[in-house]
Amino acid sequence: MTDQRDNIYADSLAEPGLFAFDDRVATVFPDMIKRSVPGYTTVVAMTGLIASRYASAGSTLYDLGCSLGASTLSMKQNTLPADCRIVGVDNSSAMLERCEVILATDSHDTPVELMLADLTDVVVQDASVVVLNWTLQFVPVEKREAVLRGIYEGMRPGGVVVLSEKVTFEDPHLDALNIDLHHQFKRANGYSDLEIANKRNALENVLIPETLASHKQRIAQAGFSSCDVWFQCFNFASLVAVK
Ligand SMILES: C[S@@+](CC[C@H](N)C(=O)[O-])C[C@H]1O[C@@H](n2cnc3c(N)ncnc32)[C@H](O)[C@@H]1O
Ligand SMILES: O=C(O)C(=O)C[C@]1(C(=O)O)C=C[C@@H](O)C=C1
Repeated sequence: MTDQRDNIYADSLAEPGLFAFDDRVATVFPDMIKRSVPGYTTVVAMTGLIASRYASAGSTLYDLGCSLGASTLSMKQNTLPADCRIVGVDNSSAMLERCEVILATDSHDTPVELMLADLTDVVVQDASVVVLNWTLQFVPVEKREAVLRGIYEGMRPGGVVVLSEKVTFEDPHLDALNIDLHHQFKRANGYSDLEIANKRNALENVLIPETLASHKQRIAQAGFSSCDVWFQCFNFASLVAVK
């Protein structure tokens, strides 16, 4: 099936800060995210690979901010030890309704439970893998430390967190360069300058990126023993952290 093309920002002037994961966005999401996030397909595929390395028998794998279940499916379709289950969490009902339909078409055995919830309210329990793929960036900055601490508390020793985020750079030249390269990537994927500007406006104060140094510091403070970047393309990076 071909993805429905994202032209949400093609002709309307977006109001600042009004981006939401509503029905309109959920409908075009696979096309939107692939054309907007450099490395999306690679990071999703490697999430399954990393999960299969760290998952332990009888444990739970969490996909926090699962949207349409791309990372959930990637984990489910990799080899996992006996008696694992996956919990996908999202606070958008538009996303979760579609996610359920997509997951129903997959025949791999690992059971998946979907939860319509704010991830800041979710108690992580007996986890070997916790994935936050482009989700923490939408959680208010002041709540992010408690989220990471809660995840740490609910994980088995030796478990892994995969954290993918849009990031900023301390060096103003590098920050401007990476924002520019990201916009060039979007242009190359068929977005117009108006669409790029409109989406940027809509994401203002909704998606709040931080530096890699801030993420690493928060992860270390939460107690994780090892953490580093395993993938980066322009201002999109993915980290692994091990308990
Ligand atoms: C960019 S999408 C994630 C993409 C997805 N992880 C993937 O791999 O395709 C961000 C998702 O996080 C969800 N989200 C944002 N804030 C959330 C929160 N506080 N609690 C739960 N889900 C949240 C949104 O509804 C959206 O579906
Ligand atoms: O389009 C952008 O500029 C983005 O920052 C990409 C991004 C993301 O990182 O989550 C923003 C919102 C949509 O969910 C899809 C992609």
